[in-house]
Amino acid sequence: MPLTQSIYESAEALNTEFAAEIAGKLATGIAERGRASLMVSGGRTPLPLFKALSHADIDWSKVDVSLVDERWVDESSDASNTRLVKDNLLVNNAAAARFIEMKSAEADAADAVIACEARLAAMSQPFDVLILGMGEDGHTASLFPCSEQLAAGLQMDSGRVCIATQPTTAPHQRMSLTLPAIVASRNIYLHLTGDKKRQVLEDAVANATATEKPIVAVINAAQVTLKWAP
Ligand SMILES: O=C(O)[C@H](O)[C@@H](O)[C@H](O)[C@H](O)COP(=O)(O)O
Repeated sequence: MPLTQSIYESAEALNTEFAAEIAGKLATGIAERGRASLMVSGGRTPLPLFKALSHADIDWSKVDVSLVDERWVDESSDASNTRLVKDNLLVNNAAAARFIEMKSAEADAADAVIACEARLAAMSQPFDVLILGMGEDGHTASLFPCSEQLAAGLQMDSGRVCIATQPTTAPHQRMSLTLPAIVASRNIYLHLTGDKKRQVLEDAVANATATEKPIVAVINAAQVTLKWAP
């Protein structure tokens, strides 16, 4: 599928306009279905977007928020995406949103997949807005090229929404949405900043397979909008 590209002169312009676009999609979901669902990624890139989005003037009480992926660590950990979202997005107006936990008490994420899928099933699906990041290895969500679980995570007929993955090039076991769950979303965004990641993406789209660069699997299977700034 062709990648729709929105290129901005600055990260500030990107985050301001992107937050407004997300708010509009969520308001549409609320108007059409009574509630809207927002799935966000962790990492550093989304932080200024979360701040801008937290001020959006929509009925956040009718928005369910959860994660595209989660490191399998306690919320008290600096590596917790749950903590990142609660501290940076679910504040200001967005504090009224309902957060659906991806993390649970099981020591092994593999033992928590079914219960995680059941929690996410309470959200409006297909997800109204899903925001992906990308690592320089081409991973997205926690679908890592290095992990043994990649093939299962990319299997379009798996019937699975979540999968536990164990990357070898990044810390922590993770819970991740699967490729079928990601590409079923109504509005899929890839949020990147910097020249290096744009080069990684262009090289991946031009030369890599889906297993070499999992972001290619998403772009091949769905309409994705790239939001990029220097
Ligand atoms: O849990 C995570 O780490 C993310 O979901 C992951 O997929 C992230 O989007 C990329 O690693 C990019 O992270 P940065 O934005 O920090 O570069």
